[in-house]
Amino acid sequence: MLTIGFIGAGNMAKAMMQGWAGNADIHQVVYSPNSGAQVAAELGLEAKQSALDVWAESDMVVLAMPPAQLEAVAKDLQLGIMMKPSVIVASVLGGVSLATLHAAFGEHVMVARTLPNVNVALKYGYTALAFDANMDQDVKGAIAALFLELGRTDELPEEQFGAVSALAGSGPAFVAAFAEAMTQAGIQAGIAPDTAARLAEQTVVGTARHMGDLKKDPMTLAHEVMTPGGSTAAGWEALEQGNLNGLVADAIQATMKKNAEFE
Ligand SMILES: NC(=O)C1=CN([C@@H]2O[C@H](COP(=O)(O)OP(=O)(O)OC[C@H]3O[C@@H](n4cnc5c(N)ncnc54)[C@H](OP(=O)(O)O)[C@@H]3O)[C@@H](O)[C@H]2O)C=CC1
Ligand SMILES: O=C(O)[C@@H]1CCC=N1
Repeated sequence: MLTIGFIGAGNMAKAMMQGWAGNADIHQVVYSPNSGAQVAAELGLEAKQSALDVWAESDMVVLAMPPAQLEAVAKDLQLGIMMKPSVIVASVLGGVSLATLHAAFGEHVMVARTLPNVNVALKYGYTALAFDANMDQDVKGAIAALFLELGRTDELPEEQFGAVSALAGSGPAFVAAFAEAMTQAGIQAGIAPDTAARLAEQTVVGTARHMGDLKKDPMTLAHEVMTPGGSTAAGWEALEQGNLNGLVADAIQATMKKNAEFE
């Protein structure tokens, strides 16, 4: 039995807990100052009274609090690090590098930097992974296997984490924004709000599955939909004139800039 302990019980932590729930070989425990007990009760996990209690019981501790809480949490864990240095730290803290994690936890603690997205809740997530240069291959493999259970993973250089965070970490919010824009446009065109929302959602879900399951890149699929001289082409032209690509690039840049503030 492997015990995974969470420090923080917010949206990201809950998505990971849901993703690993049901794996009979994983026991999950959680500490969060306000919502820990409630989240544990909701998801059937064990609530702990402190971050130190989580450390004492865990094989791997997931740091899932706001990045600004890193120092405070590391201070709370000092005794645990001394008493049980074998615990692996898997940080999901956006923008926080391996070097910063080691500065907080010490050089001897085994640390992985992970960047999951909320879709791990349904095992359809994406997680970027970066490991200590000297981390044992077996430990790396074990961590990668845990995240692979939650969707796709890649080991990537840390320099790329800012861009990856914007695309894949923040990405579900941006794709949701497109669905919301379609819903609003549908309402403006006279469709009832809940029908418009359902059409937008089914179209986003179906399109994602179409590209993924049938292995089509976005432009191949787009051209299949765009009958030459037809209506989709007219809408596509409006997207180009409104510079959709430029707008998305601006959103990614703004996201990366904010992320870099934590480095
Ligand atoms: N949301 C996402 O899609 C992604 C988030 N991340 C990263 O995950 C982390 C959490 O983000 P997210 O879940 O969105 O944020 P939330 O605001 O939803 O959750 C933050 C959680 O941290 C807890 N917390 C705050 N201070 C402490 C502390 N000192 N000790 C222990 N727990 C604490 C909060 O406690 P309480 O509820 O008890 O008040 C809350 O449960 C961030 O570092 C973020 O960068 C990374 C990738 C994607
Ligand atoms: O918005 C954030 O800061 C976090 C990091 C990636 C997704 N959510």
